[in-house]
Amino acid sequence: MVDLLWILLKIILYLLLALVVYIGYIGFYIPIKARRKYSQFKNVHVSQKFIPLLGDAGPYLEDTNNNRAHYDHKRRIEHQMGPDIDLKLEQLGTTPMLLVISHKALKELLSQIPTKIDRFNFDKHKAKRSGFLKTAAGCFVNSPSTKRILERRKNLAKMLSLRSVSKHLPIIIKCAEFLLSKMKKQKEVNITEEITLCTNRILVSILFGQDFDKKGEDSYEYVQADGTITYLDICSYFSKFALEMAEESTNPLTLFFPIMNITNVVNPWKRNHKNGQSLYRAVKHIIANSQDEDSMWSKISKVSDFTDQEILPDLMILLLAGSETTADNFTSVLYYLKKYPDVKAKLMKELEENDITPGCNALEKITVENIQECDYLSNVVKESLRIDPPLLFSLSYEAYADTEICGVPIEKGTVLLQTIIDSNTNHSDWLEPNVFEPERHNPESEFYNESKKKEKIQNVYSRRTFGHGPRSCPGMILATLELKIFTAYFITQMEYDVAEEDLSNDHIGFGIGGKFNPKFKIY
Ligand code: HEM
Repeated sequence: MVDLLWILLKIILYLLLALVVYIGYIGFYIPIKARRKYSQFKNVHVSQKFIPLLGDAGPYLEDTNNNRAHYDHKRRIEHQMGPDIDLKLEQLGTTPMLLVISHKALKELLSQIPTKIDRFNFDKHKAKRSGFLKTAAGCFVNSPSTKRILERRKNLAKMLSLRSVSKHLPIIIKCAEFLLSKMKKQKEVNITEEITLCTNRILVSILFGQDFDKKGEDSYEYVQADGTITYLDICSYFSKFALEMAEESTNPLTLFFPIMNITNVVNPWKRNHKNGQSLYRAVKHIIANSQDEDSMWSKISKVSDFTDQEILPDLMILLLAGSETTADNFTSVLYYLKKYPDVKAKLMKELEENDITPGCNALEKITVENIQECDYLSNVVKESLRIDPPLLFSLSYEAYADTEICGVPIEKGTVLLQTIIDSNTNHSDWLEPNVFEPERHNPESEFYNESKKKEKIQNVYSRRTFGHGPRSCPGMILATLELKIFTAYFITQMEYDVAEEDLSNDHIGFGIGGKFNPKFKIY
């Protein structure tokens, strides 16, 4: 008995020792080695705020604790890097990442896709596959650009072109009407949550069939955090699940012990895994019962030679990638229009000139043609996407061979990301980057000319909200159209108030991973 206890104690001691060695390795050795390596290069920014174990998470946590958007430090001038910086080393979790900062570095990165640099192989490195990417295992997003992966991507991108998505305009308006009638009955509206339900509804209709909930009573089993089971309709299911997966992927244990992503033996990983499987069953049930021949599922499975094991995760990832991103940004649009009444007034005037008047019959009056006529509307949407992008970085890229960017050697296996927020709000390309000013996108405006005079000249690489290159966001056209239609619809069909504490906070932001959960009053 004593022997057995002694053996057990030894095993525990060895395990503890292994844990200490592992933490020392990932929390100290790896980051310090990377920092020493890249500090030699003048054009690589290596943050001075690094803390062993926490990596570069400190400024994000400091912002969150001070009631600012989690990325607010990147917008502040004291954190801006000089014009000579091409790359930035940042570590959030176990892997040091090189952020591609300058236009030159971005161009060099893009020129090497897919020969030397390509999408990180998440399906191979399963432990690094968290959140949505884990749920949609086997989807095209998780793999580098092989011929087959590019064919699958191209096929989907075709269905997300302007011509194709314009046909879905009535779906978008009907879903917006459904949401508005629901919100008007509520005293206080959790706006991002409600819009996410709406963007989910749009995507489920487009992807799997408009008749997905014919009787309005289909519900699916969902395991909640306390272990109890609840039954949710498919849109609520997706919203809740997506939120929990986003939390799971930023959970410090996921970041430091990526093995959690594959074992799924303890909660919340175990529960999320189970709910993920139920989600697939729910979607298969919808597909089996849909008569909608125009759904993306129907079209792809009829005309292409892709297998169901390819199509289903590919559509699943569209749903997961396209709901919260669009909803977060529409929260920004509504927020900024309330904060700047003169912008809203100018927008209302433009909409009225295009026959979209308060209380009008939206299905009749909001058309793709007259939406395209509204330049100021387009600039309002562009500006909210610039100043408050839903994602701070692109998805991960990997160097598949030794290479270099802007003279900096990049070893095979290095993880690279296109930075978004650093570029969208930098002081070299943008005049007053933290001011919400739609006119900065209008080449005929005074603000644009003023920017030009001060040599703040934006170009396509200054705007990175949807990424760049062959693996940039294929949902950009749909998302932008949704945002324009939502804006035109909601501001002409409702009045709303935003809590004063949120309105007066000049450091707010609604991107994914943020803490703000604004409450609106709708009437
Ligand atoms: C405002 C809304 C949206 C924003 C800001 C956004 C932004 C992004 C960004 C930054 C990326 C990473 C690009 C890269 O790694 O280079 C991305 C990828 C992606 N997005 Fe979006 N997105 C939005 C909406 C959507 C929608 C509506 C869909 C689908 C219907 C979608 C589907 C995808 C997919 C599938 C990828 C991965 C592409 C690939 O790996 O080839 N997104 N998005």
